[in-house]
Amino acid sequence: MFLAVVELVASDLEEVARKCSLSYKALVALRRVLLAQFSAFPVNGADLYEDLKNSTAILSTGSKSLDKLLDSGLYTGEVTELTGGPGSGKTQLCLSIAMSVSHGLQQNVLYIDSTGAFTASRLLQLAQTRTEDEEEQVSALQRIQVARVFDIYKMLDVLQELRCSVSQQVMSNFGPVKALVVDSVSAVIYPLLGGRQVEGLALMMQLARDLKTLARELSMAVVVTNHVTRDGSSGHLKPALGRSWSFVPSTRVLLESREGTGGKASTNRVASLIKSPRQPTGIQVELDIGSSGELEKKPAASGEGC
Ligand SMILES: Nc1ncnc2c1ncn2[C@@H]1O[C@H](COP(=O)(O)OP(=O)(O)OP(=O)(O)O)[C@@H](O)[C@H]1O
Repeated sequence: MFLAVVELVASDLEEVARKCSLSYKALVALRRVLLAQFSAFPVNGADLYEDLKNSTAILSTGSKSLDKLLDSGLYTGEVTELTGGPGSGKTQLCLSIAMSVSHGLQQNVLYIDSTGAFTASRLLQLAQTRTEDEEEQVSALQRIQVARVFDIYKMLDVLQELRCSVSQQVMSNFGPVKALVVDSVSAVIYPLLGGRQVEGLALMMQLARDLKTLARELSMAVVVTNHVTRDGSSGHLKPALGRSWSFVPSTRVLLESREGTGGKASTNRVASLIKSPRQPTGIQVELDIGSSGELEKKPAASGEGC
């Protein structure tokens, strides 16, 4: 006689005991264990909110205007996407964020570079703009671990390793990671979306799951970069990778060079909030992705809300 958990819990135990020649007492004990293991326990909203408050940290990006756009900074437990065309400053922003978390907040960063755009010399330059103390610069650089990957399989391996090392509490000399930067996700997903679409989509969703799980379970802020495509009907720039991916980041920021901010050669950029769980979309701020690394610039240039 085979019974599902639900059937066993709902059945008449005296009858089951008779039919299966089992002790009634043992069945009652078994039902108690099953109820304890499989029942849903109601949790009230206030407790949930308290848990969320205790487990969420907001990491400054190092830029007051970008922090303002993101409602104070990068939220742990969430995936934030920086999107923009070639040269829009995604990599520069990723490097500055990594340095801000490492030097400003003294937290560890895992930086996954899939485009080859990561340069240690630029990172050092960013450290030097923050402090003249060489020891501090070295410590800041040491807190940023870099993994170079050139396909999605290697990227998934690195994420898996990160998860395992945390669950086994083995981080070698490297402590817990507070921010994970992936520059870029589209670089490893695009090559898969040609011929065998189904496999490509499956891998993309696997990457999406891994990033979201890492963010939530390990309470880290995940920052990813994505390219843009032009919307067929409106002609506006929109993040690449389509609708399925659009649900992965909770926050999306579009980076653009604008006329009047000096064009691509200038280091001035406009960052627009195009998705957010907290702020109205459409807010824009100006950023300087240039030399200082502080990314500082004057606040919002244009219309808020949508
Ligand atoms: N060392 C540097 N110091 C200051 N600004 C730099 C430096 N390197 C690049 N930049 C600025 O950043 C711009 C390129 O930005 P970045 O490489 O971050 O773009 P991206 O959005 O990552 O581009 P892609 O999608 O092609 O990788 C350059 O046009 C330049 O203005």
